[in-house]
Amino acid sequence: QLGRSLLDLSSFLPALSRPANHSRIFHAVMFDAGSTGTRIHVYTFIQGDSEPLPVLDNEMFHSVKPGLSAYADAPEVAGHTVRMLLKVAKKTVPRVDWKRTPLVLRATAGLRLLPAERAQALLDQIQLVFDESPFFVPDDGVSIMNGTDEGILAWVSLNFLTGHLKAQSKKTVGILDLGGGSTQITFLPTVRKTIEDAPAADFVARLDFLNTTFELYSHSYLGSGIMAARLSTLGALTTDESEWRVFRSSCLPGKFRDEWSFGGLVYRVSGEPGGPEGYKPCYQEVLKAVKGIIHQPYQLESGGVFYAFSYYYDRAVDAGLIDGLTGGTVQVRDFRKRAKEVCSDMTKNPPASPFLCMDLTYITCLLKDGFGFKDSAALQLTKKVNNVEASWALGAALDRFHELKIH
Ligand SMILES: O=c1ccn([C@@H]2O[C@H](COP(=O)(O)OP(=O)(O)O)[C@@H](O)[C@H]2O)c(=O)[nH]1
Repeated sequence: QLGRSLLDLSSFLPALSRPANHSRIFHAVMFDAGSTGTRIHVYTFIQGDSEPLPVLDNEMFHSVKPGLSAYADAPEVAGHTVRMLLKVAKKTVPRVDWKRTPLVLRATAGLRLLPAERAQALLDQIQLVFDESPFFVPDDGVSIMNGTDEGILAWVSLNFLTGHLKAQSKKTVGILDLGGGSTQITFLPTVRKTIEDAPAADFVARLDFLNTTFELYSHSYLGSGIMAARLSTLGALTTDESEWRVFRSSCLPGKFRDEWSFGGLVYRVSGEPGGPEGYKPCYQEVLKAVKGIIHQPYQLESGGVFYAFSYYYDRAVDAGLIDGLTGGTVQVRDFRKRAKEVCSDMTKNPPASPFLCMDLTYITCLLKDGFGFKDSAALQLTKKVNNVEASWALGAALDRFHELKIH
């Protein structure tokens, strides 16, 4: 399987992009249409003759907010967003290579949460923009990715970037991805019971890659991303009263009152004036978004560490737990301690974002009561590895050339 796809690839690449040593340079353009933003990744790979995996030479990355679902009523604006981002690809990929450089867009939770016909209208618009571009658009170029693939491909990305996919490497790392609409956990269990105890559907996936089959514990929770969790905490997830109601929470500063939008809808939100405020009542509120929803793996062990990125990273930066450029290791108890501090005197000491108490409390609750991490569990908070974004997008680009089989 692997041998064949490499063969296909070499006949597909032009003589022009073959330097004297016969290593081949190729590119892949991957769009991540997330619930809170759209991002373009332009990867440049170098494929050696004797190595099964290419070397990632460079990534160009650009992102815009909000996500495409904010334009559900105006799909042409979504198309325009993608057209603007495509300029990055044109600048990065040499003109002679445009025709053979694949252009792919995968949408995640934002579009999964929209009614099917509204999501399709957005995808149709993007397909038009892709079709008029000078790049190579594969048949399945524009689609909504399923949650399992999202988790597995992020696992492939992080293990590729940290050098754990090499044949001699016995260890792998687990991943924790917290998006706006969904959250993913994926790791290679070392104890058989973790696989046996997992719920029957959608928690175990097999990945065939480089002559190995990895049996992974992996799940994507739709509606448990940080923004969707704000909605559940506020009681605004399943209501049709969102137009006029004010949604209150003890996780927000008592006197705070504002409008907040997610997925194209606007919500009026406020604290509990004169009511309870702070970590304890807030924890009880966010628990509603976790209890009975998140499955605890039998053993949270991947033989290595867990890499946590996306909103885990952003909120750890906002909370001052890590440096915004370098990231670092944080224990679950650090999130809890900071959540308590931020929530304790929001009125006297307003946090930079009114939602910081809610978000940090949710992250603490998700890690502890949700996945069952111990207080002392250490997470490797990461935005980039060797200057490359920690995201499923790289795994999805590798998938195009190596036909990883996920089943
Ligand atoms: O290449 C990327 C892709 C995403 N993100 C972060 O991941 C989160 C976005 O999640 P998204 O909106 O994609 O949510 P989803 O739709 O997956 O639930 C935000 O913190 C982004 O800053 C990032 O840092 N780099």
